[in-house]
Amino acid sequence: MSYIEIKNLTKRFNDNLALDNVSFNIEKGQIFGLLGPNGAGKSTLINIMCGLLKGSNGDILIDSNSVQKNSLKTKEYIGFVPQEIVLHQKLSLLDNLKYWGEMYGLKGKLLKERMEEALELTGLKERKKDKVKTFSGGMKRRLNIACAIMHHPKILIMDEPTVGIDPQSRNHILEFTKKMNKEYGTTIIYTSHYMEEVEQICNDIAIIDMGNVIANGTKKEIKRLVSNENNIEVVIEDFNESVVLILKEIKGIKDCFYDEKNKTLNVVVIEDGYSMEDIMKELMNSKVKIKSISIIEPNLESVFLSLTGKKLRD
Ligand SMILES: Nc1ncnc2c1ncn2[C@@H]1O[C@H](COP(=O)(O)OP(=O)(O)OP(=O)(O)O)[C@@H](O)[C@H]1O
Repeated sequence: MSYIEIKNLTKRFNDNLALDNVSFNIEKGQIFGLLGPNGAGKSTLINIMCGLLKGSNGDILIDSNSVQKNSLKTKEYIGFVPQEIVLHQKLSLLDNLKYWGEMYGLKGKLLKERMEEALELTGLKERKKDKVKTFSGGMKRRLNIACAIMHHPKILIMDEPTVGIDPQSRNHILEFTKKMNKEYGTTIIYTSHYMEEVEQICNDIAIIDMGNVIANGTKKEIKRLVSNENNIEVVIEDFNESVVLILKEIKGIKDCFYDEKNKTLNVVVIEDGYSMEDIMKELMNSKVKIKSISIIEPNLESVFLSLTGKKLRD
């Protein structure tokens, strides 16, 4: 049994089918990426998971507890970072942490400890006494997240936490997310439009589009839906045509061509079907001088375009 089970979940807003019989699982200790374009149904799914919205049909089980039947129980598991900022603009950073800590029932020494820890996580110690209204959007978002983890939730749900913020705050949030997962074992659900973020921090992924799950699995499995090929780029000196002919004959190599402009040999290989050792051996024999080698996997961006592109055009 998985930690979080989304079972045949459907949500209708009058005629609009926001979620259409959605099912997938999330395992404990994951950083799970929920990807999808605008209006895909991500926030609707998350709002149901948080008990803020009722599903029309189906259910979500959190540690075997039904969100639809017992949302008071399932809410105990969750820390939620919404897209909107939930801070008190006229209060200082520290007073906001205190406010949220007390909301979660923390007091005394534990409250102080958690405030200290959350302050550390924001990376904004030098601004701790300043009013939030004087903060940049990125700083507010960092504090927004720190407030949501004051009670050390077992599950942290982050709804597009990096939209429209500066690269420094964005990196801070990504690092912080990884730290929460690693140090406290927090299961994290992370929604984003930014494929590269999801690629960087998530293990398992679900891609939703128009209320349907169009792909679900590990990054590797999802990439394989589109292609099982990788590209090896070898920057070389002293190119000779015979190296292309020889490499093309090696098992697991689908194609090979030389890019004169970039002095790069492009080798298209079948993932898991080729031997790097064989390629290296032939390159050495051919007496080309290797300057660098990189293995380029298809990225989630291209996978996503391929999957949703077809879907959207149909
Ligand atoms: N309260 C509501 N009333 C009516 N329709 C709604 C409501 N909330 C969401 N919807 C519709 O449900 C669909 C899914 O919306 P949702 O906000 O879940 O998408 P999303 O994937 O979170 O998008 P975004 O990335 O833009 O936040 C959309 O068509 C949206 O217009």
